[in-house]
Amino acid sequence: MKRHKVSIIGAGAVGAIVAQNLAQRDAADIVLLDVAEGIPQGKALDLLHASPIYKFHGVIEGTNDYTSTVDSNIVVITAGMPRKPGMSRKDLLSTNVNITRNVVHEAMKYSPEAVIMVVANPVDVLTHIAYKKSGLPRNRVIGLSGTLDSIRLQSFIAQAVGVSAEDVMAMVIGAHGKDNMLPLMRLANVCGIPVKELLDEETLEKIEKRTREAGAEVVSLLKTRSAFYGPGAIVAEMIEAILKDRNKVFPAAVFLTGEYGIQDCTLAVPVILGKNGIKKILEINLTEEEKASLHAAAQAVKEMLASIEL
Ligand SMILES: NC(=O)C1=CN([C@@H]2O[C@H](COP(=O)(O)OP(=O)(O)OC[C@H]3O[C@@H](n4cnc5c(N)ncnc54)[C@H](O)[C@@H]3O)[C@@H](O)[C@H]2O)C=CC1
Ligand SMILES: O=C([O-])CC(=O)C(=O)O
Repeated sequence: MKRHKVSIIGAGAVGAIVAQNLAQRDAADIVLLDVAEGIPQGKALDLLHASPIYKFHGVIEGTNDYTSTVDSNIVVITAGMPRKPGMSRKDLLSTNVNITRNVVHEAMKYSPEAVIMVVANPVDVLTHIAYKKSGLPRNRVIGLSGTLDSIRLQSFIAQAVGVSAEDVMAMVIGAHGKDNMLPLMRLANVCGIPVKELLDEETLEKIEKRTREAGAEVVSLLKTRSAFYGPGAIVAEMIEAILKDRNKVFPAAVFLTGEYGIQDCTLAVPVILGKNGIKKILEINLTEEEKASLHAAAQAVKEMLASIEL
């Protein structure tokens, strides 16, 4: 059977961890591409050496040349500047918009049918740009928004209750940013048991706050850069859901055309991921307060979009 191929554009911290997670799952052949000479080649070679341990049976290539990415099933965009303490994700906008435009243009030349997964920040805006620039149908352009926030929320709940994180279901939708994400605490549960039956209000509020600030908490500890283990793990999980047609539910950034009453904007809502990317957008019932938060998130994304040329 022909193996799948995933190209990761941006062989920095997140790109390398995505590659490592894919190799450990033997999920696909991997191309690591970067503008920096030697970095993708060196990381690909180092990762190749782990093949006997990871039981990886495919090809790993490091390159500076897009021809190597030809016929990729998935193109992951991890190219872009990460933030440092004191910066917001929005501060990355002008630099990363140009990088995303260029990456999409190059990648589409060689893999016009790929699914694009955008990771670089501000991710909701860059996913919107990748959608517009690529000309792909919206189900093939997916942003890592909400998903990382969700696994952070799940981990914090698991710690507080004292259960396996695998048993926690919790979702964050909206935009990927402290003030514009919407942790759906009302629906969070441990094997079907509502978290409100397991944790008191004050603990839940602390968990919600920590989830909103989790990215910044990592940045403040690392000092020179942002998170990479959590992002790398969840990107690989989403990729595997697509390649193996798993029909798994994730929140992910997608261009909305009226769902949740939102038009012409990209932000995270629950979707089913499988063959060809997003198979379905799930429209769940939200409370009036949640709807207002989601619309405020859309407004914030639209304001960022208005500040750049599309
Ligand atoms: N959506 C999310 O939840 C998350 C998003 N991020 C974002 O992902 C991006 C990458 O983060 P890191 O890997 O930590 O950064 P990094 O600085 O370690 O790596 C970025 C890489 O992109 C490369 N690059 C820059 N311009 C390029 C271009 N035009 N073509 C190809 N490669 C190019 C750089 O040479 C560098 O190796 C950042 O924007 C960060 O904010 C990071 C974590 C989570
Ligand atoms: O915090 C950042 O800048 C990187 C990111 O999006 C995250 O870790 O959530």
